[in-house]
Amino acid sequence: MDYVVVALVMLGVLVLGGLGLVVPRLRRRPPVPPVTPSSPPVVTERPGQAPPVAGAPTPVVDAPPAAEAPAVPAPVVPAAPAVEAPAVPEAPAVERPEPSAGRLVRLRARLSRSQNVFGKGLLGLLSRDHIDDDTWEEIEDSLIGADVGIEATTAIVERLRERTRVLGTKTAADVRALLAEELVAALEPGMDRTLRSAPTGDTPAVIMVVGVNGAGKTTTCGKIARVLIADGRTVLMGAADTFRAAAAEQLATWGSRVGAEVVRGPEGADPASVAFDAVKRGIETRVDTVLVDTAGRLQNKVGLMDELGKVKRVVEKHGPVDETLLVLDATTGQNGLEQARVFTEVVDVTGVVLTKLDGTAKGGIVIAVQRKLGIPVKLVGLGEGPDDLAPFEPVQFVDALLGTGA
Ligand SMILES: Nc1nc2c(ncn2[C@@H]2O[C@H](COP(=O)(O)OP(=O)(O)OP(=O)(O)O)[C@@H](O)[C@H]2O)c(=O)[nH]1
Repeated sequence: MDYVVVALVMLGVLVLGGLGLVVPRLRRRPPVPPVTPSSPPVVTERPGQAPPVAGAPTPVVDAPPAAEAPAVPAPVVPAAPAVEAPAVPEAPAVERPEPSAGRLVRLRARLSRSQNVFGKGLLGLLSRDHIDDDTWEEIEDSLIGADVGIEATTAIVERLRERTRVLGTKTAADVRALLAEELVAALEPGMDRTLRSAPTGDTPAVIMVVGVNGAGKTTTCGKIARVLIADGRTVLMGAADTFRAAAAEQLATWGSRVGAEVVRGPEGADPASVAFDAVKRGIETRVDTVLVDTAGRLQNKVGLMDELGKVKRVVEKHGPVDETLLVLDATTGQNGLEQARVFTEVVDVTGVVLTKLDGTAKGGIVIAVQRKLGIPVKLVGLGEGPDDLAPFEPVQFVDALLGTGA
């Protein structure tokens, strides 16, 4: 029993002695610095992340990973000197494209090369005092040389011969009027050239742009967006040319200049899926018109032509495509007609955009295209500038070709 008492006393002494040692230590611990709400955040760097640059805009602060409380209290980071936020560059102002009305008249001088054939050449020949068979042949050659096409040329010359005979004596003004009438008639002024760009209810109109490589599709898409915006429509563009990386970039630039959204996919993405997403987005954002740019393709590449048909079918899951525009390079002349024919078989082309008319003396291709395809030319490209695209209008076009009139 005595032993038990002695053991208990010793245990008590030991416990009290231990406490005496621990308590002073606890008291010696430095106080934890208070965390004030104004403390700057701790910026953690990700591996490979560049350290913040002094004076650079405030970096995005990564949330520190949820870790165990550090054994050592976090060091107090000295408050960063107040750095003036650098001036944010102003967003580029959205341009106001010029209205489409009157563009053909404004751009008439761009047809100068064709004007040499039609205006100076043909009018000169027809104004001769006496038009013999040789002169008629020269007239025919000029028209064929200007890509009017043999059929149309024969028809135009026959009518001109007939009418000049009936007219007898003729002034330069009479000759000009006759030629103008025949050219306008050959351009089939009764064709419907309106661009179907108006939404149906809440569904935007869908315009697909197709054609061979380098014809000017992407440029034309951008220019059409400007025409539509100038005329009061809202527009979204789909960059379904996923072959050429620069095409999506190009379209994005066109879009940003006029505040039009551009839907694009990764390089090499399925063009049909990008086109589908673009129309879906257009429906969600309730724009008036969705323009779909497609990759250039050669008409003799069966796989690529099939793909174009697929793009159209997939887009049509949202509703019908309102307009399929074939972009043709006017400088390719009669070759372009064969390309055009194949495209019409695959995608039911509803209108033609004839680009680069400023770079050719063969403005007569407009007549040949319409006659051969039975499809109206709706727009013409007359330069590389953003507003160098004009709605096609036969009377104004002929006036411009002949280099006279308004
Ligand atoms: N002079 C002139 N150049 C034009 C006209 N339209 C387009 N271009 C030029 O033609 C070139 C080709 O245009 P793009 O729009 O890139 O052609 P694309 O059909 O999209 O080309 P791919 O995607 O390779 O098939 C560019 O340099 C354009 O500026 C026009 O009406 N006149």
